[in-house]
Amino acid sequence: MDLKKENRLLHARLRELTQKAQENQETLGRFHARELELLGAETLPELLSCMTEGLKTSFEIESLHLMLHDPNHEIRHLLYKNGLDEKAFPLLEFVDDMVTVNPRFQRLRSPWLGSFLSPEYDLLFSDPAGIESIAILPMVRHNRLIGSINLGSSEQSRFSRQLATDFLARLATICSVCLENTVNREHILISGLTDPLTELHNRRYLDRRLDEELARAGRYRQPLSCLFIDADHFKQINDTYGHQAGDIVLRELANRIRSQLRASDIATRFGGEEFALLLPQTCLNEALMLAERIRMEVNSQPIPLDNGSTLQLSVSIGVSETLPLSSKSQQKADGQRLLANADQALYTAKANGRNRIEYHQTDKALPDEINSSER
Ligand SMILES: Nc1nc2c(ncn2[C@@H]2O[C@H](COP(=O)(O)OP(=O)(O)OP(=O)(O)O)[C@@H](O)[C@H]2O)c(=O)[nH]1
Repeated sequence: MDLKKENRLLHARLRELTQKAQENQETLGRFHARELELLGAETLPELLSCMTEGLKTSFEIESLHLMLHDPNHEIRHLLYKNGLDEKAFPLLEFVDDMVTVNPRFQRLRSPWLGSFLSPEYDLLFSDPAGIESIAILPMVRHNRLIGSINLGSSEQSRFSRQLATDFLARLATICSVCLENTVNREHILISGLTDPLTELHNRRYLDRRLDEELARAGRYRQPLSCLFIDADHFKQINDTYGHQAGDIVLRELANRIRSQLRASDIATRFGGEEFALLLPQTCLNEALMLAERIRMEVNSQPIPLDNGSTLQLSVSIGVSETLPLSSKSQQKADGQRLLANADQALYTAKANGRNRIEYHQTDKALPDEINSSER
């Protein structure tokens, strides 16, 4: 081969290598940005979306299926608390037992790359059609498999046994640590905003949501209503049946309240035997109807106690409504007034004989159906 031709070939090879190096650099940059996004995710939904759609985009791949080992439905519950369910993440599947999905998971602790074999690997993807090669990235924490990121490509050569896997192992480790941290963080957050006895939200949560809901109601010019619910003669229940029986009654009361609510309603234990509800997009009349349903639900069936006896409980309810202005400076005062008015109405309900509903708004008469049924 003459020198000129050899030179041309060498130049072409050099161009090819430079281009490849440039592509690799770009890929690394893309993944570096994605890793920062994973590490910066502040909520579980944010993280899951980054681990599914985000990674699928970074890999420029046809199939990605994230499997999370969730035998006690812990992660699913955290998602529900965020107002979402698994349907919000089509690329995510919660699995009660990884080994039944594929026996390989029994020992798999580092990435596995190779050809896609059907039906052996079918369950690793929601739609395995057209997949030729796969990479299975096990997610491991404390030597326990907590999930798996399954990548599927239509190219036979995309994932082969010869490829180095350290970069994929690193990515899976980052995902695992981020998932563990986010789950722990959400648990702490929820426990700080949840009442442990009734599992309703607590007063701190109400304060936080009140600001948000007032801002939303102001922006969209929608009414926001509030219910204060208080168990009648609760001290007597404690005195007669004991504090533990009192706790059972409070839990049952919370369940009966919860059973009447819409997903968007916010139920909190305000303190002691008092509960406060925030009802977005709900006018006074609708709030009164809900109050009546709750009053009836509590009073219609006696509550069974541990010792086999039952007791009849009733509640008094105060209702208020606000049509907040969008001005931010007004919002704090609107919120305080909304709560104070419901509290005042509750006081009136107690004074008027208990097991009844009163509302704040002096120029309106109670609708006929409220407090009219048998008590
Ligand atoms: N078992 C139990 N009792 C609680 C809890 N928190 C508050 N209480 C009790 O709830 C009772 C509230 O009593 P009061 O405020 O006098 O009101 P009441 O007896 O319900 O009377 P009215 O509200 O006027 O109908 C008190 O005896 C508190 O000790 C709790 O978490 N568990």
